[in-house]
Amino acid sequence: MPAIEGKPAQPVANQDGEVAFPPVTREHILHCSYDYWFPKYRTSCIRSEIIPLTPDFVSYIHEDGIVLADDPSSNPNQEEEDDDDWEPTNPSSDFPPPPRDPRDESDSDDDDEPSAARLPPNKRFPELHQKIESTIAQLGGSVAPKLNWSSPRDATWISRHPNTIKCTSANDIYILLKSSSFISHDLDHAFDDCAPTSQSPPPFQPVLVLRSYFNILPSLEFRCFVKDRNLVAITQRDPNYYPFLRSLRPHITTRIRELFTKRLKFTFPEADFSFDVYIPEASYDDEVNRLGRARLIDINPWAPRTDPILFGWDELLEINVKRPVIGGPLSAQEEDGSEEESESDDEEAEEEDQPELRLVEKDDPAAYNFSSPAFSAHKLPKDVVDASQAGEGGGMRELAERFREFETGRREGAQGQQGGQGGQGRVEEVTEEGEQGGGTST
Ligand SMILES: Nc1ncnc2c1ncn2[C@@H]1O[C@H](COP(=O)(O)OP(=O)(O)OP(=O)(O)O)[C@@H](O)[C@H]1O
Repeated sequence: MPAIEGKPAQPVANQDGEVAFPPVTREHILHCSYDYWFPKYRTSCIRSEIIPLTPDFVSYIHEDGIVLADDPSSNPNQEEEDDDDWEPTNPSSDFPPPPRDPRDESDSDDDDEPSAARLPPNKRFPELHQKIESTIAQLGGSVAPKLNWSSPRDATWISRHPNTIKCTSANDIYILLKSSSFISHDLDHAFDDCAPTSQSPPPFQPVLVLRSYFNILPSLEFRCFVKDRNLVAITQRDPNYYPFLRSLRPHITTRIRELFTKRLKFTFPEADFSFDVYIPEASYDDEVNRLGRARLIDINPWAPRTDPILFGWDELLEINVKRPVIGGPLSAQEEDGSEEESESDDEEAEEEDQPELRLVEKDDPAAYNFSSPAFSAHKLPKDVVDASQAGEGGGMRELAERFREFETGRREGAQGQQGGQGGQGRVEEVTEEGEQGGGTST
């Protein structure tokens, strides 16, 4: 095992003697950005492409109103896909810009020109728009988008692919990104609450991450916590009760520990962090390895902004690590995450990492509460609220209808999944692409 230098930040007691968070650094937040860690760990990830975003695109995301691409390639099979669902066939008429203030009228030469803000994306940032379209095709035709840290999970109600972040066109992505408060947070508030730094950390480059989309089973998503380079806690991510998970307990821990020990333990810069995984099924008749290799979905900061789900941050901060591993990232080979661990490293990890795995239990009060759906506070984007106040009746009626469908579908979906998977322990395989990892575009 290579020498490790430095010491991880330790929690400090506040004035009342309670355990408090160590200061969160801007560097740590940047290390949790997808474009930082994906190239190091790509063979353990879902196949992804990273597209740097231009200032034009960021302004577009920030602006009120939703103007979508109007080129034929952005709206393929529109008639076939339309069915009875809402779709912004003429986006500018669904979300027209607010009426102009007559005081702004002038004789300026610009009057006949559409302002940049009203140009559709295919004309406003054509290269980026084309890049997004071609990357979707390259990743198999459907993708799960996110920015550096967050996905637009709070905006799935408005998607053409209900209750999912699935996108099959650049326009699908634009609608989700513009409707999501989580995305705005990534762009405007990612470094809030960070400790001041004396050095100058690398600047923040906003990126669009496109991951090959597959039918993920929420029951097999887990969030893991690492303290002093020890895997200390694992929690189910989805707050539903899944009876079959009980018998998979040892398999879940083994698969996560494997990923952690071989890839993350000594290569992630900070000693304290959190990561999310998805564990697909191995095969139907493999009794020994009932679950496949864990895939890394995300890396999250060791900070209050990361939801500890079935744990409390007070509990996590107070866990005493038996054998803290002191230090930071290591040699050049380890830096790229490619170095295989030796057998003795594995044995040592067995000894050290005995994380507590928390699952939702039957009648657990932490289980999903149907009366307070996730992200209810985020479901109406500001654009929509503004449009409704401006009296955009037709589009709003369709949106309201879509919202009702979403609510009904979500309840039925969650209930179906609870009943359907119980006892079977069957999981879907991740795509072949996921096995092979992916690339980063520049
Ligand atoms: N490739 C994919 N295909 C299908 N669904 C996916 C894919 N990647 C992620 N998801 C789904 O999207 C969810 C959110 O993804 P991710 O964890 O990257 O977003 P996030 O915004 O960082 O979440 P959080 O705020 O909880 O950390 C995942 O829990 C998973 O259900």
